[in-house]
Amino acid sequence: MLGIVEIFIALVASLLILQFLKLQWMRSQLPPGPVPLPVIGNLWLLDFKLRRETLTKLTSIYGNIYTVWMGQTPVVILNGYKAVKEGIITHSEETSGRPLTPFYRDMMGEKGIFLTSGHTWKQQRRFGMTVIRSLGLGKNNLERQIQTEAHHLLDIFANTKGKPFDPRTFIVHAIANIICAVVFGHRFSSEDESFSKLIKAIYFVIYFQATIWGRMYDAFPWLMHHFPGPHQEVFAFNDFMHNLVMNEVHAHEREKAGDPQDLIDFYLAQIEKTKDDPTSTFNKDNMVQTVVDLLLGGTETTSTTLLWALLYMVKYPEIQERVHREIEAALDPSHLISYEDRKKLPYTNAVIHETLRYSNITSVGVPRQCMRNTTLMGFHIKKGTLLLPNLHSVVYDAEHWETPWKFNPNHFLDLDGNFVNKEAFLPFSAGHRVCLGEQMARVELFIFFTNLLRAFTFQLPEGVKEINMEYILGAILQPHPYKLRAIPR
Ligand code: HEM
Repeated sequence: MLGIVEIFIALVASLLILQFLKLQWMRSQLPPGPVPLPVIGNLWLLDFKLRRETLTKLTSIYGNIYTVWMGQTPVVILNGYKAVKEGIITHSEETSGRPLTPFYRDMMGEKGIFLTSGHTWKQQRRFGMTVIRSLGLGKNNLERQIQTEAHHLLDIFANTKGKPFDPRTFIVHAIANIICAVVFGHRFSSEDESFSKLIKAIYFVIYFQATIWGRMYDAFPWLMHHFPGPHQEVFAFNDFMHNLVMNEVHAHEREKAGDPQDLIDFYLAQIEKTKDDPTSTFNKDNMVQTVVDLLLGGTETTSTTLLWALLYMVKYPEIQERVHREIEAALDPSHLISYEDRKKLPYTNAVIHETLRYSNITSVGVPRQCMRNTTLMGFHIKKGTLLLPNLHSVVYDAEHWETPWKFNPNHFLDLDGNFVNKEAFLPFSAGHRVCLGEQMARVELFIFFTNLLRAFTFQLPEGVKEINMEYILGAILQPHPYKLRAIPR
């Protein structure tokens, strides 16, 4: 007679075998890839993360489209410019969905722009884009706001008097204030406590999911939701952010202005305008989440790219020197730098593009979900399948970049030194779901970088010879903290 333990073991073994067979059958319907194991899929092989290095290795084995299993969930990975283009540009509509992980579902829900799909996403995104575009015009000029913040930053850097300092906090505050002006209609002083807490909240919410706790939450959501741990602190930061936005909304409602001046003004007017439309998704929940999405999307991204840019300048002084010479020759010292000036500064513009390519802060990019059955690279992909257009594999695609693993501004210059656009330049992704803040980020990066390089020579602190150029892995690839000296020119 079998004992209870033997029966239990036999039961578990049969379940595992059944699951293994089921996975083999499911695999046959998907692009090839490493064999998934019951429960853990390929997590073991992937070291529990979608690292760019691991995906490159798998590409050399399985080609430019393959499947990996994040536990029980298959994710189809597209690699290289050709496959990514077919996925997100040629089949833009079919691949425009966004999967909602348990962590984000419990924290924010399916609201706003970043985490929605279908009708809600289309309405919220279109509206957000229209508002950002219209804020660029007229007296509430977005470019003027960016110039003002850049000048504040110049003053702060000048006050360091050539002594070594960590530029991170100053840069993050300046960039955060631009998006605050867009959504709230005002900037914050650096001493403002709620501003400091907002910056901290943005940081925690962005970087948490890539931590072991974030991945544990996605694997065991019910359990984690009811247990203490750092994830509860992130939920509290998220609540703080939502409350801060809600307070701003109340203030806007009390002080109703004439013409709309910022995103909240525009959104409140839109809720009123569409209140009798049954297809409208304009309501306070989506408004608050849209504002939060813009704060999250518009702060760490641009500021981290700028931090990489300064790091490259101290690492490659000969490139910095060439940027200085170009700016000096093309711009008067008192000239107010505008985005239009990039046409006079092809080399500087190429350095900024190369920074975006080489630092590629979103690494392998952001997952998508198929909204309809489709065919990609000859494989039938079912509605609901998760996709990862691997952006790293595009901006480092050896077929499109002469020296992908070298910081080389010549990637964006022709033989006569003219600036050239590159089709495989996709750090902002592409297609219907391309980064909503791309234009804003481009203007910010150009105006900040050019102002800083006109005013200062950046150097390592005395005695420091080595710089750590490795990234810190997270939802955004950050440089290790560093100090530099800003020597006035
Ligand atoms: C260097 C700066 C930036 C980089 C490299 C960057 C990159 C990206 C990438 C790769 C995506 C994912 C697109 C996809 O799903 O394929 C994205 C989405 C997004 N970004 Fe950015 N971004 C930057 C700056 C900004 C700024 C300044 C804002 C805010 C104004 C912003 C707001 C957003 C939003 C709201 C989305 C979600 C779009 C959607 O799901 O439809 N980003 N960004």
